Amino acid sequence: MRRGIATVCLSGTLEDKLAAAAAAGFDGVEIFENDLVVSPASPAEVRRRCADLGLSIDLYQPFRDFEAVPPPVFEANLRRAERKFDVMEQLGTDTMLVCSSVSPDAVDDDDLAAAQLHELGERAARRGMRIAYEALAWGRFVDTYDHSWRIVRRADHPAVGLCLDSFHVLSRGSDLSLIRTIPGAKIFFLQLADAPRLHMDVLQWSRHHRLFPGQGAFDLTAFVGHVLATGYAGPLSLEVFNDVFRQADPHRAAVDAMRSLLGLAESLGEPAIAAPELTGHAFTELSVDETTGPQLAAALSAMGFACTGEHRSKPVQLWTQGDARVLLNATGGPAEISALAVASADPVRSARRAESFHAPVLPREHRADEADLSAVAAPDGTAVFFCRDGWLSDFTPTGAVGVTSAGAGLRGTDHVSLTQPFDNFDEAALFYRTVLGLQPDLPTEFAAPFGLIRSRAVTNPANTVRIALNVALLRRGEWAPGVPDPQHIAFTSDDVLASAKAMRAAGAPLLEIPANYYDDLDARLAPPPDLLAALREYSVLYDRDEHGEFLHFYTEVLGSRVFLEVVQRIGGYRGYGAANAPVRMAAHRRLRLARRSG
Ligand SMILES: O=C(O)c1ccc(O)c(O)c1
Ligand SMILES: [Mg+2]
Repeated sequence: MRRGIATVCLSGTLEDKLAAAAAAGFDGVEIFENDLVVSPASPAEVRRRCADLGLSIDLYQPFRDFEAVPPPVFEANLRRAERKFDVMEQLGTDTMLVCSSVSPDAVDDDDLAAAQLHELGERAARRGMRIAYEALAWGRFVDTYDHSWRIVRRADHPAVGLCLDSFHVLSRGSDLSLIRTIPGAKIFFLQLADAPRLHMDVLQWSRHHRLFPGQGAFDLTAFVGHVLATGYAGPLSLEVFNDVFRQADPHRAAVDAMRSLLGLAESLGEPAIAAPELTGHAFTELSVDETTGPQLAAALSAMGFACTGEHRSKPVQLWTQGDARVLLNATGGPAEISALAVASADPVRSARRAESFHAPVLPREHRADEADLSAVAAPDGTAVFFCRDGWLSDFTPTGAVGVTSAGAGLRGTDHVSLTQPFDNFDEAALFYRTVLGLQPDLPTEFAAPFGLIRSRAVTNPANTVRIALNVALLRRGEWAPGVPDPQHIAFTSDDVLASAKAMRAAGAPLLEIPANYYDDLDARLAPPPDLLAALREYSVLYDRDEHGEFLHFYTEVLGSRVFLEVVQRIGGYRGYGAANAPVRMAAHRRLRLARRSG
């Protein structure tokens, strides 16, 4: 399958966009008229540039408001089309996208639309070109793919066919089965975009919120499956209008785009290096310095962890409690999550898969006698390690007993939560989905004290690997960051109240939750009175969903951005306590201000 991308997906000049598309391995591009019009390069130069980069120009677009108009407008439209054919000739491209009219000049007359498209097809054919007619979901009279297909059939011209765009089809909830009745040769072009499920004006939805396949809620696999079943053999071409991608580094966005098509191809049954099973969080590494190192060590200690190992060649300590493992890496940093490690059934294959999905492979630094851990960089820079048990032998035991210690009842790692850079949120979800083979949940949003936060978790089928991704919905200004880009590790306990009690007694820096929260909790969820009293006493938060209950508590922020959480899932509770996150954020903020003025 050839892979294409519309220049509108990427930021920058036409030159930037073409270079980025080529570097990411695309075969072809759709040239957007706006990108050409603002370019100093002539169409012939653009053609040469594309040829040099190994890119074909698969489509020129958009040609608007053509069909079903009165004769004088029709004449003007034909003239306008001829001038665009001139441009296409120089570009060396043969397919022009005509999108269904939104013009006040247009009339509701399929016969007229078909007759005028027939004439346009005649003009195109004379120049060795063809017309791909696309129903915009907000077209004035033609707004569904089946309607556009009726008109193309009626136009009955070999140079007039369809452009199917997944956004327009799926946003309208059209019946997909009809696609299979269209001869593949009459589908001249296929455009792909995903999108989140939003209940809003479809034009706004399309122009601002499209996503690359696998990032949103549409079933692109089913859609493309229908199209390929027709015998369509043209490119799979991304056409994504997205406010964030339009401002992002085009090279990065193009890689994200390519990753989306690789994931789609795999879901359609193309061979790929299958994702090995992930069995859990092996460890999470915090980079610390001489101030934050002792602070973290003290907190972990009071939380029942023991320093059970020292790395043989690096200034890295292993802290354990049950299967909860934290590395403190003293090579720098104000305390932040520098790496997360997942246990893989086949770490070598995990790394090969990651590389095949264009994940940046990190250089390996290890001595001959140390475990060879493969790692890739996630979009936010966090290193993701794939490992099995071998890595533990890189640590010299300290003699302290962490694995069997009573500690404070922690058993393992429930999730790692990472705040994403504004530009990389959707990229990150797709990264974890494709590179690690995790399944993204639906995004959720909550109102935090300093703005809305969007949150999305990615998990493995057994729910033993959970990574929560968060982002502020707008760029943060000077005022907003209560805790700048907070990150946390959540550990599991079978008895959160007992853990909280033990940790408090040991002097762990736990976060105090205000009384108002418990009054509101009583009103909302009415936990049994003795439970409510215990939650209140130990500043433990509570949530419930249709599957079960969730009890959890937090530490203060340690260093500038990291804190720790302890959670207990009762029954099949699926969430992360999003309803309680604003309470935690406000409490962290209060402490920060108190410390500053104190
Ligand atoms: O938003 C638009 O106008 C527009 C233009 C061309 C397309 O192919 C499309 O899907 C949308
Ligand atoms: Mg389109």
